[in-house]
Amino acid sequence: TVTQSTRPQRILGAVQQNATRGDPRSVVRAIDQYCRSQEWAMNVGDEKGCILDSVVSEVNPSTVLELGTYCGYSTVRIASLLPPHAKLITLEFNPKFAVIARQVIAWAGLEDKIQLVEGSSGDLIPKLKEQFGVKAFDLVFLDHWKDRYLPDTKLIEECGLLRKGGVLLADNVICPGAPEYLEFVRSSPRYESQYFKSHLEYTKVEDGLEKSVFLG
Ligand SMILES: Nc1ncnc2c1ncn2[C@@H]1O[C@H](Cn2cc(CNC(=O)c3cc([N+](=O)[O-])cc(O)c3O)nn2)[C@@H](O)[C@H]1O
Ligand SMILES: [Mg+2]
Repeated sequence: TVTQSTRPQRILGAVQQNATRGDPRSVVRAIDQYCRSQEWAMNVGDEKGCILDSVVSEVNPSTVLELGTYCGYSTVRIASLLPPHAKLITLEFNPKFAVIARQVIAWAGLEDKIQLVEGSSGDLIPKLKEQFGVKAFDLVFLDHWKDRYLPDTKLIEECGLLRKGGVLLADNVICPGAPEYLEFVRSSPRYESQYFKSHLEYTKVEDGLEKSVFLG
């Protein structure tokens, strides 16, 4: 029997073949080159990735939460920009993706900065304080199921996990879209929101990131 590889496995293969161990930016470059030339995958990608980089650099976060790890592309991209003692917690629902993401993170040499937790965001967010000693997040990157953006944002608020001045950065607010989330952060007096127009990863389709500063 010929075992069929999965797309995440092929992405990991591209990293192991083309990226330098311990060089996070070469891991990011290898995934982008593979997904642009061989097969599309739902990484935030190089174009939106530059916007992500600029927001991460501006916030200069000590603690980051990512919702939806997938293959670890944005996990590695964000962690490569963090100051020495900063930590990134990333939540991944699908164990098959988690296995791949752990190997991508290891190849980048970022295991010390990143904690990948398996499970659904709805279950895990209420446990982050007690289980991982998190006080509050400086930055949250939302890139998981689009209909979970709003409920998980409310959960993060209820659990007191977002500090005053903390930033929510949401992928795909146009494509596939997160209309309820967008309406909420743009109309709520507790957020100052800004839209960064871009394109869906590796395509010419419009998409963008929404940056929302929590005013407390
Ligand atoms: N509540 C959740 N808790 C933890 N992990 C989750 C949850 N929802 C999805 N995930 C995980 O995110 C990973 C990636 N993922 C992201 C999405 C939602 N994102 C998209 O569907 C998407 C879709 C497109 N697209 O269709 O063009 C483009 C993008 O950039 C996207 O992020 N679904 N799975 C998957 O491994 C999944 O298990
Ligand atoms: Mg996305």
